[in-house]
Amino acid sequence: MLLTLRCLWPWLQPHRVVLLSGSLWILLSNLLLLSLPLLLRQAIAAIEQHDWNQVRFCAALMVLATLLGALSRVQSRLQILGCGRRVEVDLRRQLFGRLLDAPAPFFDRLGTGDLISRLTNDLTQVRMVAGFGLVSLINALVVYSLTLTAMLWLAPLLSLLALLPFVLLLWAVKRISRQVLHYSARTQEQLGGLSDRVDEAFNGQRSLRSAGFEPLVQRQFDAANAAYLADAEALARSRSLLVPLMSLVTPVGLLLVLFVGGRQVIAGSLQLGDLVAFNAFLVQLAMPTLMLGWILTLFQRAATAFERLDLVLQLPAVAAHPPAPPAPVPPCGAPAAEALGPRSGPTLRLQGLRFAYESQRTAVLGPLDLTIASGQCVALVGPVACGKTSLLRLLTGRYPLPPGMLFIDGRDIGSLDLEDYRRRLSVVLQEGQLFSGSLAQNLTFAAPATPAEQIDELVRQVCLDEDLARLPAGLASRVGEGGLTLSGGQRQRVALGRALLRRGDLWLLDDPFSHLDGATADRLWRQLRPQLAGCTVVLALSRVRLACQADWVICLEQGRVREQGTPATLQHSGGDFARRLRQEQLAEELGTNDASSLSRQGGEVVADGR
Ligand SMILES: Nc1ncnc2c1ncn2[C@@H]1O[C@H](COP(=O)(O)OP(=O)(O)OP(=O)(O)O)[C@@H](O)[C@H]1O
Repeated sequence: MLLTLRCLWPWLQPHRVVLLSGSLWILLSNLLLLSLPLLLRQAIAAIEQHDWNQVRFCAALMVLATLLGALSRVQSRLQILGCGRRVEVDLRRQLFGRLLDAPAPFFDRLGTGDLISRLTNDLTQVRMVAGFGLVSLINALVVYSLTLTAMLWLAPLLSLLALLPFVLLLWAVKRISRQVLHYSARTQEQLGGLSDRVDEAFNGQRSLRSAGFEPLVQRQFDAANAAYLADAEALARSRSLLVPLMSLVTPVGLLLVLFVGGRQVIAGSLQLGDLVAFNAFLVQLAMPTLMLGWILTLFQRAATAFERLDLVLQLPAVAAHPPAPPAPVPPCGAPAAEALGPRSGPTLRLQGLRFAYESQRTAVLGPLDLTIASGQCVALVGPVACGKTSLLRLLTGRYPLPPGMLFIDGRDIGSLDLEDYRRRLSVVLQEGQLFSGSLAQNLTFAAPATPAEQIDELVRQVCLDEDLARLPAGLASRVGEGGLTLSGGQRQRVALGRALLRRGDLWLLDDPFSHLDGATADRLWRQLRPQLAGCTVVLALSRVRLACQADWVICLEQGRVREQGTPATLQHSGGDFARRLRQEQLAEELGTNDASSLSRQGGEVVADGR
């Protein structure tokens, strides 16, 4: 419990005034409720003295105290539960911010579903503890301290007797709570794993269905679900012991009090009114004691939740940068590239660069020694998995690198303000990831104020004009989650248009034409090139023909440079680039889209099975 409070305190601190005021209302409501047994005691004494007026007076005061107590209880709940909600909002904001800025290896380690589970299930646990949990805890503390003081003042010996079952209870609770903590952690982990599976299945549902993998995925999901159920049942068993145990304590105490106190009243050493008041105090302890079991499990689950959230909260804090200014919008009608003046992309220098993913032992890149000059357009080509994407990822600065390996304009990438650096980037990924919203919103993501004429121009530049005419609502068409309703090629072109409006001067393009037919890819690249004048461009390509329009070509193999040069030199060098180019040309002549279906025999390129 202390651990949870320690984790919670930094989040509660900004709301401490509301919290204090809520606690004062709790104190007031309990003081009013505490007056009830004392008034009852007075009323019984008045009955014994046949003083009916005094009885009526006490009854009226009891009604008043109950009403005021209820009102102050409502007030305390409103304030502290509101505080819980505010803590939840603050935490969610921080978590989201840290995730947005998290380095890429973090996402390699954790699945999306697991992260979503942390931001939903675990956050809910924290909200529960910061709201209801805190109200109940403060209430229990206040009730215990006030009521016990009153009981000790009224009848010290009886109090000790009545408290005897509580000592046994504490011992039992300690044992049970260890189990609760253990199973809480396991169920929360399992829930994260289940969310991961759901996320994967939904994201990949089209491939799953077309490959007929549903039964297999269902079986895997059932197994994970069954494991979760087993732990959840074990958790429920442990928790179910707590409440009955708590509910036994007060009746046992009452029995002891009745047995010993009753004899004292008969012997004349205790007033009847004192015994009745004492019992009323003991009854007042029943509810907080019952709640104590629930509070304990709540705090334990929150401790696990905090541990899971900490993984995200421990990520480096996002620097308090001013919000990025929206991309400048050229005057209407002016071609985007010229209207805003020339751009000068950075010079990139790779010096003995080596890189391995955390999950792999061997390096996927390096050693690489390369210089890409400012304003140069460099094509990266090579067989699948040769490291093209990995190199582009490193250039985005998302993967931390040891110093001395990658320099941007002569400065080590580690010493740059990454926020500033990323503002220079226009990145297009292989799959052209889009955001939910309309096509126009996706195109103008970086510059929402772009005028309509400018958007139309952009649509032409990325060869989307014909597609647009076929879409039901044109630019206003919704693209669905991640661009679900668009084809792969359409997604790639929207992503390119979005990058154009961002106006970065370092372009990192990961095979952005892979889903396009040869003619469209050629036309698009021809139209794009002038727009990128002055920018440094690194373009990974699976279709090598497009590399002929680059300034420089780098052929990678297993993470190293196999050959490099101008396209013209490489075309005539008889090396890997020339061979790939010939394969591709032959595939086109034969009407095959896939150049990999062609193999090399004795220096000649032949088509498989032809
Ligand atoms: N996030 C990752 N975690 C671990 N290994 C990875 C990760 N991404 C890529 N790899 C590995 O790095 C190697 C290079 O992959 P990369 O995606 O850079 O190749 P590529 O040349 O872009 O391939 P393709 O042409 O198929 O897109 C591969 O062996 C791949 O398994």
